[in-house]
Amino acid sequence: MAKNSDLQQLPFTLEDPDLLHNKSYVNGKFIDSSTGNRFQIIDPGTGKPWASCPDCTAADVEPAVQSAHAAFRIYSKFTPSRRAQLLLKWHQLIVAAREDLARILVHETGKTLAEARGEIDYATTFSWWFVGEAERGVHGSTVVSAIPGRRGVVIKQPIGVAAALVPWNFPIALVLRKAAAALAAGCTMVAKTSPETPLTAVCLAHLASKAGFPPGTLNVLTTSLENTPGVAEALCVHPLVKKVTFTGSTRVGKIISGLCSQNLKKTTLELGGNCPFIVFDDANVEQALGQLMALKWRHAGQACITSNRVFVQSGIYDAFVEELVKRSASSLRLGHGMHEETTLGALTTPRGLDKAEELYQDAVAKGAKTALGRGKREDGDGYFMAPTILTEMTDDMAMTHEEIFAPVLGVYRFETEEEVLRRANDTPYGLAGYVFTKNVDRQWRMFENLEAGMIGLNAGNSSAAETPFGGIKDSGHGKESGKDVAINEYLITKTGTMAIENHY
Ligand SMILES: O=CCCC(=O)O
Repeated sequence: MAKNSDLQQLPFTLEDPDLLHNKSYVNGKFIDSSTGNRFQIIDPGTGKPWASCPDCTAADVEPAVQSAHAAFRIYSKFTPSRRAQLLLKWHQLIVAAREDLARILVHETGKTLAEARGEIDYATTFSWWFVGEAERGVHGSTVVSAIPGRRGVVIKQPIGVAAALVPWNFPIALVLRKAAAALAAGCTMVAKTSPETPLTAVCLAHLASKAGFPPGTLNVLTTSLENTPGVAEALCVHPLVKKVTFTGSTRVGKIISGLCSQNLKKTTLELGGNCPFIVFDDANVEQALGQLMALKWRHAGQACITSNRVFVQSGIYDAFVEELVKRSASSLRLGHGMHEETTLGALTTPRGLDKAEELYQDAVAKGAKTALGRGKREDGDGYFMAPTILTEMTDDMAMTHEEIFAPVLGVYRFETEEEVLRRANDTPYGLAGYVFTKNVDRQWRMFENLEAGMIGLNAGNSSAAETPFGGIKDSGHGKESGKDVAINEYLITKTGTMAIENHY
């Protein structure tokens, strides 16, 4: 199906213009929505539309799920080795399209070109990882029974059609983290994209077809903010969908969980975070600062594992804040992601800006001091906020309890290990936490007692394809990467019991 004309005057160039299609993708074909309606894609760096996509509704879910179901009958029978080869080919095509994908990504998310390239490099660690998992993560086991003459045989089988509800902050990495795991397991998938970032997901599905996956193995439904709840609900309650994976807010995660529970559907939920970043007096301050700069300012603070609360022990508090402000002021240059000198891009949505402004005002009203920035949307085009650092933060402020998701950073003072552990855990969330100390005993104590699914010990980033990614408490359940665990989310376990006649 021909592209719609809005791709004829792109604000950037592509090495391979065939990569980008402003359609949904079902059963190996580019499609429009059943209503014919479309919605606009806004460049967060200008605040202006630059493309549009089909606005799918709940009515478009049925053909997409049927196509994934038909593909499942074929694809689930492929040998693990054949699945691994297809995944490898897909991985190679994505790597080859890196530069084009990065440019599209900048215009969907507002992140910088360097960050967009970094996201693709990160994303392809998942496609690479699941090439290996396709062959080695699906094995079962045999068991010697307690009953004489009996043996148990445990096999793993793909669960069926999976639905992925994906966020806008890392739309390539998180589609790939979910889809590569599902495809490695032998499942097929229908992905519903975020309204802000549909195009990169369609590129990935198109490349999957080019790699040789059967039509219907990976389908992508694009939809507007308005129609998102309807499409998501139709996927969650569809009887042929056996598994739902969602990344997004805790509020929506609980709705998804409720819908899926109606049919006892298996879920993986990667939800919000309120991650503490704790720096003790005995830390290597240089190391802590470097890691904090990379973690907090990554994609303008719009990552679920970013540090939401920075706790610094009182002995180094003033010096730490001074250096943090100095480095942030000198190294962060706000601007459109495509400009070479930009190191801090736009926020992806105006909703994010509004919320950040509210959180900033609440903190200042309750006594926080502004050490950098002004916690306010910048004048002019695009969704920009200059990096903002607040000090003398206290636990009664809204920023202490809510996910910030913006380039606003609050620094809290603490005195003792016991105190900071209590305050760090005083949140319903449990996604990640970070601890900086040279005391190995303290590292262990903090590792074991911090209530979160991922802990950085003198390290500020805990996401890697080879280790399990996921939270506890209100940050959700299930794991999205790592050995055996992530692929298991898309497998069922079946037990066979054999009685051996004339056993001796
Ligand atoms: O925002 C959530 C995902 C971030 C990551 O994978 O590092």
